[in-house]
Amino acid sequence: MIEARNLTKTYGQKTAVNDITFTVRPGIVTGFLGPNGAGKSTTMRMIVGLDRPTAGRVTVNGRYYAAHTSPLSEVGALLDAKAVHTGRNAENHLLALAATARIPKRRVHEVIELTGLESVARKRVGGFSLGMGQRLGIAAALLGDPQTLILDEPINGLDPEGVRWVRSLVRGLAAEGRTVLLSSHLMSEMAVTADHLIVLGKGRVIADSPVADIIGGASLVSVRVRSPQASVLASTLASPDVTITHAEHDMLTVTGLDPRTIGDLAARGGIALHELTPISASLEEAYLQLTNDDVEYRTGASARNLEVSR
Ligand SMILES: Nc1ncnc2c1ncn2[C@@H]1O[C@H](COP(=O)(O)OP(=O)(O)OP(=O)(O)O)[C@@H](O)[C@H]1O
Repeated sequence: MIEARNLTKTYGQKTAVNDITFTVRPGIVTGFLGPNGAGKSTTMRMIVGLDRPTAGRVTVNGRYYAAHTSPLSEVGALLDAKAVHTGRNAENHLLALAATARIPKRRVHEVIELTGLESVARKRVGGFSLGMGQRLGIAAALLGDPQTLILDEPINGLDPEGVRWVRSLVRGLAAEGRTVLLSSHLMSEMAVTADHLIVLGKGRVIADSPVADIIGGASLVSVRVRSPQASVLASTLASPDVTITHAEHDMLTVTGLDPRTIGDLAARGGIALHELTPISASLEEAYLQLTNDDVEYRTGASARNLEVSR
C-alpha cells in the first residue's frame, strides 16, 4: 500500500505537487493520469525517495522507501527506462543491480525470461530499441519480486504484443495481491488495464475513483436512434443546441438531447422508434472532460477534437 498525505513539492517558484493525499491499494491496478506537467513523475520519484517532499509525506507499507531494509524487494520502479549504463549488456546491468541488493543470480535469469529479453541479454544496452529498453526497465523493477510496483509509462515504445504483455503482467501481479501504480497517456489501454484511477491536474488530485465511475461521471456523448421515419424524427428533434447526424437511412446520431427527451418527443409526434441507445463516453472523453481546466501545455483546438474509438 502506498499512502501519500499532504504531499507537496516545489521547485523554486514552481509547485509541481500541491498538498495531495491518496492511497494506492493492493490487489488492483491503479492508473496514475494527468496532463503533461501535472506532477505524476515528481510524485513517483518522491515515493521511491529520489525527490524529497517539501511538505507532507509518502510511505510504502507504512515506511519511507529508504527506511526499508531491502527497498528493491519492497518496491520495484520503472521511472526512466533510459537511466542505465549504456556500455553494459542487459544481463550484466541486472546482475550489478542484483548484487547491490543481495538478490540471487537465478532471479536475474528469471526476470530476463519473464520480460522476453533472452535473445538480447548479452547485447549492449546502448543499442537497445525503446521497446527493449522498456522491457529491461520492467525486468529491473521486478528483480526483487517486490510487493509494490511503480511503472511510469511502461508501454511507451512497445509494439502491440508488448503492450498486451504489460497489460497481462500488471493484471497478474495485482491479482497476486500486489500494489501496482501505473502511469500512461494511452487512455484506451488504461481503460482495459486499470481498475482505479488517480488523476492529477496542476499538482492536485482531481479524481480518485474506480475507472467505471470516472467513465459513468462523464456527460453523455450521444444517442443512437433508429426509426422508420428518421427524417420526420430529425425535424421534430431539431433545435439550435441539438446536433443530428443521419448515419443510415433509418438511423440518427443525436447529440444534445437525452434518451428520455427523444423518446417523449417521438411519442408526442406519433413517430415509431426501433432503437434508442445512449452512447456513453470513452475513458478518453471522460478524461478530457475532467482535465479540461488543468491542461498546462495546450496544442490548440484540434487537440480537443480527437477521433475516439469505442
Ligand atoms: N527538477 C525540476 N526542476 C524544476 N521544475 C521541475 C522539475 N521536475 C519537474 N518540474 C516541473 O514540475 C511540474 C511537474 O512535472 P512532472 O514531470 O512531475 O509532471 P508529469 O505529470 O510527470 O508530466 P509528463 O506527463 O509530461 O511526464 C512540471 O511543471 C515540471 O516542469
